[in-house]
Amino acid sequence: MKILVINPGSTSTKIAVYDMEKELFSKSIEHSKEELAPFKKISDQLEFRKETILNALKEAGFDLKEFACISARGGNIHPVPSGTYVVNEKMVQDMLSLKYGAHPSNLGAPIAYELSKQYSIPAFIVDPVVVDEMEMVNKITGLRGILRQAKDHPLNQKAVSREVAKFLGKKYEECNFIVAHLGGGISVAAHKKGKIVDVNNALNGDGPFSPERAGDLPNVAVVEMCFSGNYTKEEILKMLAGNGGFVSHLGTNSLKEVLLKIEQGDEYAKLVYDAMVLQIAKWIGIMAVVLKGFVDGIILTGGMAKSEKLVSDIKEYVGFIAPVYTVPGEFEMKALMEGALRVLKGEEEAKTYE
Ligand SMILES: Nc1ncnc2c1ncn2[C@@H]1O[C@H](COP(=O)(O)OP(=O)(O)O)[C@@H](O)[C@H]1O
Ligand SMILES: CCCC(=O)OP(=O)(O)O
Repeated sequence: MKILVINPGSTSTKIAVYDMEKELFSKSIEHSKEELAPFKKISDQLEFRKETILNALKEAGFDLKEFACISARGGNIHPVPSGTYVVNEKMVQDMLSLKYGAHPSNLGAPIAYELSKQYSIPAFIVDPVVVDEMEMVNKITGLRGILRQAKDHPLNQKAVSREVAKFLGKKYEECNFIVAHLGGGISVAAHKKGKIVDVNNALNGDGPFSPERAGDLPNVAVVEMCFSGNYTKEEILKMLAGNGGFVSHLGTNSLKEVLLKIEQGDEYAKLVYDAMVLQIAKWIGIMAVVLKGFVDGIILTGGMAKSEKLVSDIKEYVGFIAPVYTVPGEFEMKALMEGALRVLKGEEEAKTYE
């Protein structure tokens, strides 16, 4: 039983094929800032991402008729509990409308839906970016009517937590972890006994700046910028997510390129990199407080955790809190396969998005 897994991220499109649990194929195609620049809105990337996936499958010799189902990374819909969801029309409309937020993961379900109709196979999403397990006390801000919101990498956050729990000989539900997912976006979360009780909004809220997100900003300065008359709302939103972080300072979304600049003696690149490291570490500190210091481990994961330098620089700040475990890259593809397989095997009932 073959499962096609697709995962459009901010700096890459990842594709994998499984035969039950066995991985037959996987490919990650990185997208440069220049390649994505012509697309004004995330939804404009639909055909480009779909073609990227279809070409990769064709090159690898797969025929879409072979697949029993498609499992896609789920993007911005309204907040939902953790689980596997059947892709339906309402979900696709909400993702493409961008009304709950704009991120390439919004394209996973629409692409899967098109292919599922064409080939008469089911399509699922698993633990979309809006999974909400946050405790209310962590959502309250200093302004009535504005709540903090979970928008992060729950799929990988939970998958790597399960792996580290297994390594420690425990169940995920018995552990307290701080997980920092270091990708195109960065999420830092407190996992308390199997629930993400606090996490930054990695897309357009708070948190460290990332390769392409602005993260925490002084709010009056942002208000001044909004009312300066120099920018449209779309331009400002793009500055916060897409053209923020490394892209704003250094014109690239690639940590690899930033590290190269530093090696070549670029002092400004070093300053920006050092600032990102410190912001990640500060957020790990915040989550240690949320867990009242009861932390079984700090887990560093995501594409940027492949950099030994980044991992060791973060460790220098946070090593005193708890043991640091590194899970470079992500388990998102495996988690997407597992979520779909649980449903196909009848071990779990797929939820319906209303
Ligand atoms: N081996 C590596 N060393 C340093 N940085 C890396 C490495 N591999 C990927 N990265 C960086 O990780 C970031 C992308 O992470 P990833 O988790 O793949 O992103 P996303 O899924 O959000 O598109 C990019 O900035 C990329 O340069
Ligand atoms: C929508 C938040 C998740 C996120 O930031 O994912 P990427 O790192 O893939 O951009």
